[in-house]
Amino acid sequence: MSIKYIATSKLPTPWGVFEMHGFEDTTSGKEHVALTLGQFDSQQAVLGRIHSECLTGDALFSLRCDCGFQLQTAMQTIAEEGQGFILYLRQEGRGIGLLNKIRAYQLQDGGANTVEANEMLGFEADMRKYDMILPMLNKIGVEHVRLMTNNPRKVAAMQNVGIEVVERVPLQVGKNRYNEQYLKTKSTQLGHMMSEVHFTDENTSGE
Ligand SMILES: Nc1nc2c(ncn2[C@@H]2O[C@H](COP(=O)(O)OP(=O)(O)OP(=O)(O)O)[C@@H](O)[C@H]2O)c(=O)[nH]1
Ligand SMILES: [Zn+2]
Repeated sequence: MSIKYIATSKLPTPWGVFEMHGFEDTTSGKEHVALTLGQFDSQQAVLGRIHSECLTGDALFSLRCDCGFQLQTAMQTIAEEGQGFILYLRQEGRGIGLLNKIRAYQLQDGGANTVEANEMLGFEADMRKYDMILPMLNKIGVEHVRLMTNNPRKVAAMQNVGIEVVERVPLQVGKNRYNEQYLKTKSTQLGHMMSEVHFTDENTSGE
């Protein structure tokens, strides 16, 4: 894996004008993005998120997962703080790709849960790798992080590459009747730290 920085532009959003930094993994050809808002002091812990691509949730309004809600909330929270970053990683479907995720959804429509469906297709439950995060964080000048996630693997991935996670900030949003089972499986089988009590019901139109 080799990460090459390509270019930076502005990204105006409903929550604020972010800077968008493009990176290329020259080995896999994957194109990753870092969004930043504000100026970072490398000694300070910066609020941020590592977000794995979910075309269905992030762009197509799917209620099968919580991804789109988490992305929006993370961007909004960063805008409210006036400072922060998002690494948007092209690891669709926990690393199995879009078409395999649709195959997995087909199996889930037949009763499998999200982990079983991956395994029925011959994949591990979570195939993601996080070795691209260090060169991306180096480029945007982040060394200490307050990480918005419920996923302990992301906290470990940051610490493994020498980035200090000063605080884990829970990000429990977007629960609805279509993703309730998925969220339960993430919590019981993938180790996500989620409490029922703090789960805000972002989308009642799915109810
Ligand atoms: N294989 C598979 N991937 C899924 C399914 N539902 C969502 N995904 C993918 O799961 C990933 C979710 O990534 P993130 O939004 O970074 O969330 P996370 O790793 O669960 O951890 P958080 O930071 O707590 O949100 C994305 O790549 C989605 O495309 C599913 O049923 N099967
Ligand atoms: Zn999703």
